[in-house]
Amino acid sequence: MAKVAVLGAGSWGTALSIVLADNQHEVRLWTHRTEQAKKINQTRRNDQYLDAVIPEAITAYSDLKQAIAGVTAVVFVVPTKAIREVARQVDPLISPETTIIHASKGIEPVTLKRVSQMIGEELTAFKEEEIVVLSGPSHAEEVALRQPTTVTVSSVDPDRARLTQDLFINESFRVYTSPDVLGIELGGALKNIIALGAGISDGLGYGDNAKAALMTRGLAEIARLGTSLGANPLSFLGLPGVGDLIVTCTSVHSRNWRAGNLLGKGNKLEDVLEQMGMVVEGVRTVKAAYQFAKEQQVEMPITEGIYQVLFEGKQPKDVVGQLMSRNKRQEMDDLAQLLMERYSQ
Ligand SMILES: NC(=O)C1=CN([C@@H]2O[C@H](COP(=O)(O)OP(=O)(O)OC[C@H]3O[C@@H](n4cnc5c(N)ncnc54)[C@H](OP(=O)(O)O)[C@@H]3O)[C@@H](O)[C@H]2O)C=CC1
Ligand SMILES: O=C(CO)COP(=O)(O)O
Repeated sequence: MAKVAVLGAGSWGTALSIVLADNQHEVRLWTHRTEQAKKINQTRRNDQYLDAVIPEAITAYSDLKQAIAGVTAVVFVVPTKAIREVARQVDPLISPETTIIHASKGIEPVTLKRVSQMIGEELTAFKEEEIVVLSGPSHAEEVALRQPTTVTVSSVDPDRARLTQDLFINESFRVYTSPDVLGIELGGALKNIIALGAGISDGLGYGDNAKAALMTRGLAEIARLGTSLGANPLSFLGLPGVGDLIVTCTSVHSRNWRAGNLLGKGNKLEDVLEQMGMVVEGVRTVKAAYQFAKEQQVEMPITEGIYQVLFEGKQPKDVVGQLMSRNKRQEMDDLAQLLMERYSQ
């Protein structure tokens, strides 16, 4: 039994707190809103974010110092855009022995930093390599119902990865480990862009063929960028790669898919985001990926098309035309080729 602080009382922070409570840990769920902490403790519900009963082993806090005092592990689960702000508040309060985990999925525009890098920059006692990542196909709604779910925890330090695996693993929440932090974080962040595209495609009324094409060619783009940055191509065939791509592109729970769907039906981005009421990480990450693709000179036509729809006023149908009329080419020049090159020597 351990004491664990979960920072961010949205849908994913609440669901991960439930997993930890099911594993008999003492969970401190931190929110920046005092009213929300009171409501969770009094009603055992967090209805704004998740339809679930909150176990007694979870106590909500709005005082960060109290929430993280004496804990074994701190789990960051706020949206990517709030990571630095929360990490700065944590910095003077955290003991260097604490295991730092994050479960957020995104890349910061302009700096192009991954979440572990942002946390590593803000926490003076920790290097980015010491931050553990938790990622994989895991919608909060299903985790809260204890439906079978699999995720991967990643750290270059096998002890930290195993400690995190032990904290979370149970009979409905299976946790694997991986040493490829880069691949695990990039897979989780970049699939949100393709999920926006899958939603747009469905919103336009296109069928399963179009969605399968987006997912497959989207995975090729993700792997192309990821390997250019040094990730292991095999990671993109695992849970935080193709696994998360499948769940996010095909589930009605996905906020990225739902936002894309509304865009495909002709709604404006500002109206869609207002309507969602929860974070749609792909909108911010597409800016970062678009910039990354240019800097790395990596071809990412789907990402580019989604960027154009979101930020340059291009019509989704025109982007589809643009994608379908690209130069003729061989298919096997992406993930399969990268794998062949890596493993044929
Ligand atoms: N939902 C899911 O199924 C999954 C989500 N994720 C990832 O987890 C991360 C969090 O997502 P999720 O929980 O779904 O998001 P939600 O939109 O459900 O909740 C976000 C939470 O973060 C809080 N928050 C926002 N800004 C700050 C801040 N500056 N300081 C403190 N708290 C803040 C919000 O508070 P407030 O209520 O005041 O806005 C809210 O409690 C994302 O990166 C997402 O991609 C990963 C896997 C699954
Ligand atoms: O990452 C997720 C599931 O693994 C959640 O995706 P959404 O943010 O699109 O809901």
